[in-house]
Amino acid sequence: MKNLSEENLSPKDRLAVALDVPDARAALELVDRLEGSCRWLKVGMELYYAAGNSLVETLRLRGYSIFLDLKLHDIPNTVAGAVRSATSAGAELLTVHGFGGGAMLRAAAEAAQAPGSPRLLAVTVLTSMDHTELASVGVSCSPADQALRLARLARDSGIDGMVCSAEEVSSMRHQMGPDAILVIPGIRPAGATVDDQRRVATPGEAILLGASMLVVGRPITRASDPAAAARLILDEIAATQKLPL
Ligand SMILES: O=C(O)c1cc(=O)[nH]c(=O)n1[C@@H]1O[C@H](COP(=O)(O)O)[C@@H](O)[C@H]1O
Repeated sequence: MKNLSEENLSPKDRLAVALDVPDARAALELVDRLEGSCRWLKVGMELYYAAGNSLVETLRLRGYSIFLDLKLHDIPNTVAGAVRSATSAGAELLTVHGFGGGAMLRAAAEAAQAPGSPRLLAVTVLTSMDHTELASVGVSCSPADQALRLARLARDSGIDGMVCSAEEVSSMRHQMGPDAILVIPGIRPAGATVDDQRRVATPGEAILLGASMLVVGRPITRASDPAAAARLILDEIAATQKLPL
């Protein structure tokens, strides 16, 4: 896998399309409609619980890189086992929850030392959470401060990268350094309607602020022409990083 922190990544290396659909058939139909416009596919809980490792393998055999977004969050022993099970799927990236704490993150990182393991990303504060929502679960600092705290914990526990929002990616980049893999969901093209995401940015803003990779779901998957929507985002990434597609 290429180093996602390298500055010479192509736009396709920096976009993961979230296949948030209910089953393998819907996923494969969507992949066909993407017409090869993207290289990274994110398989999250909705699809993985329905279709499992066999779909991940099918997508891999079609040449895609798989980002398995299972947001593991459990006791250390269980999470280490889940990392080992997920490894057999052949994904290149796998998410764990930063909120799981240092012991859990270290257990995940240790389990991911095995050959063929995915690189691990710690989800910090979900992009659907704003200050009020965070306070409702007992965290009184800002989403950005909490995201940075969890990112430091994850880095010190041996985790390869972080998922955060564009709102804190600039300070995250500053603190984590040029080699950290910083993955940003909550991406909305300018003028998009408001939905369940709270901490959002356009593709260009997120890249400019220091994102390694963007995760985009509905703006692509629910577009009337998903391939065209993906290409528009790739163009915006390319224009921002001034590299040819
Ligand atoms: O881990 C993630 O990928 C993730 C973390 C986060 O904080 N926010 C977030 O939206 N995501 C995922 O990113 C995708 C965003 O999808 P859209 O909101 O449809 O673009 C979904 O698959 C979410 O599960």
